[in-house]
Amino acid sequence: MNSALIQQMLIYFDNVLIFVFLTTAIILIIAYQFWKNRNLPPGPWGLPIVGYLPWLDAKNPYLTLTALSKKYGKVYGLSLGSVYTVVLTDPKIIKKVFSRDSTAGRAPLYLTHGIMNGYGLICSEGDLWKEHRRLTFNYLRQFGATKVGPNRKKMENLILHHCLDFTDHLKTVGENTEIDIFPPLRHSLGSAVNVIIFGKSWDRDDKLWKRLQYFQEVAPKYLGVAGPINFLPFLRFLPKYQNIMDFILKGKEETHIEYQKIINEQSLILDKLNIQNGVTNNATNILQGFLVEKQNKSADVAERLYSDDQFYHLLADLFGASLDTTVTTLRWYFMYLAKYPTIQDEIRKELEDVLQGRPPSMEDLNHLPLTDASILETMRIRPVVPVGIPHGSLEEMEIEGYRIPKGTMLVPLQWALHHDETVWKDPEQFNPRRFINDEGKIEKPEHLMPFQVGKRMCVGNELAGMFLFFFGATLLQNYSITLSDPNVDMWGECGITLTPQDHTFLITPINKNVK
Ligand code: HEM
Repeated sequence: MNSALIQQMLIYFDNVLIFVFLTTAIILIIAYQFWKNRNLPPGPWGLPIVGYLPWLDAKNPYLTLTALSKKYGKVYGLSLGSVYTVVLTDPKIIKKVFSRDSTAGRAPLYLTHGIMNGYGLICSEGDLWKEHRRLTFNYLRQFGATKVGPNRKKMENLILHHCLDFTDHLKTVGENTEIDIFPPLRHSLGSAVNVIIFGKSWDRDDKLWKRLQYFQEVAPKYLGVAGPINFLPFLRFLPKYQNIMDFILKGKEETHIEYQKIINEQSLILDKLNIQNGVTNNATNILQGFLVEKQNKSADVAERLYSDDQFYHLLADLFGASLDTTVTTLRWYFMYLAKYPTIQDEIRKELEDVLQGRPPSMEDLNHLPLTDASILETMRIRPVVPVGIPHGSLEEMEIEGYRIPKGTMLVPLQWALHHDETVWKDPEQFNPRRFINDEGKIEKPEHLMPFQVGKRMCVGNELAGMFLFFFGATLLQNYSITLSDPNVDMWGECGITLTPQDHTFLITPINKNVK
């Protein structure tokens, strides 16, 4: 054989080898994809790397996800960037799934695992989460945020004190003029939150308090804009996102420095109380509760579960989770009452008939079905977290016969539940009476899930109920409210939370003295 022929044969052989190699690789990749996707829930296809993200309405993702649920059913899956996501829109399935230990994780997002590093309460998992959930739950109960219990009256009085601060302030600035009630509402409700968490509150014009409120208002919006980083973490290196990340990380650092100063103050106060009373559990706020619990732990547990980082993140989570959600819900509440003046008058009449001018108490709520129902209706029609707060699967599992891989983001889609036409007639109509049955009692369909359900259900739901009722009732007892612009947008802006667009009210005093 001449050498040219041999060379030709070798080239041919090489090409065959390359062809066989490539074909095998492609077959293996396809087989792997089939194996990886075996028995997953139905759902739309996406592009490599970005998945379904390009088709998600960036401003109203909950609308796209709700539309998809109509096509693919109550359990469907899709890829959002690198995160495989399963969306749930049936209350029974959500209850069943969220009652498992294996779904008590958080979704593998850059926000929870990257920015927050799994610290705090909202983003933590495992032992750290269990310990701080227990701590928070117990201290909230101990301080009176509970249906029954010896300290409930104390908590009611604390909140009422700040409600009166709110209406008193409106007297000085708002009567018969147009007013944005967001800042005074946030100050008064926030002051009650501060006392419960930090053991102190600040004057309206205090620089630090203004700064904390600023971060609280802006951070969720920034985190909303930075949303794609959650699914495509490499985006954080692009200049557009770098600025946002800088803002978030610097804000976090600045807040933690301030928290440390408050911790030092409260630590001295706690020491004094302990010496005075000769006992070691005198905690009067959550921050002190952390210090007491830490003292009572062995050195290795304290090091593992009670680090400074955990302390700062826990305080930030509690502050953010309580203030943002409740103030936003109340803002929607007042907007809807102003949009539906007849309902507003009927609620006020109910309050006048039952309370006869005295301040409300939680026991009254049983006799105030329309008031109670109007708060539920607000949380239904404009849930603060319309997409829901996602969980993460900690192991491979099965949901309704489908295989759910470990590390899946599980979304309880609140918007779909709260706007399901088969359950709620005219879901975009504000109609509190849908929650009142023929006997005049409150009846909540299982589709209503503003606090979600199961192992990670909102730990502050009792406290939230108190804030909403007291601030709502006190305002209505004192003022009638009208929107300055009756055509104001009622869809809001969706960052981490769904917040109303800027708006102002004309508030008119009710000519009755609250005793
Ligand atoms: C209208 C007011 C509120 C709404 C609608 C709301 C809603 C929610 C929702 C949907 C979750 C996610 C639950 C889950 O992951 O399954 C949550 C978690 C949480 N909420 Fe609330 N919340 C409100 C008020 C509060 C208040 C007043 C506090 C104060 C302590 C609070 C503290 C928390 C915390 C710490 C978590 C994380 C729980 C965990 O991961 O174990 N929330 N909330």
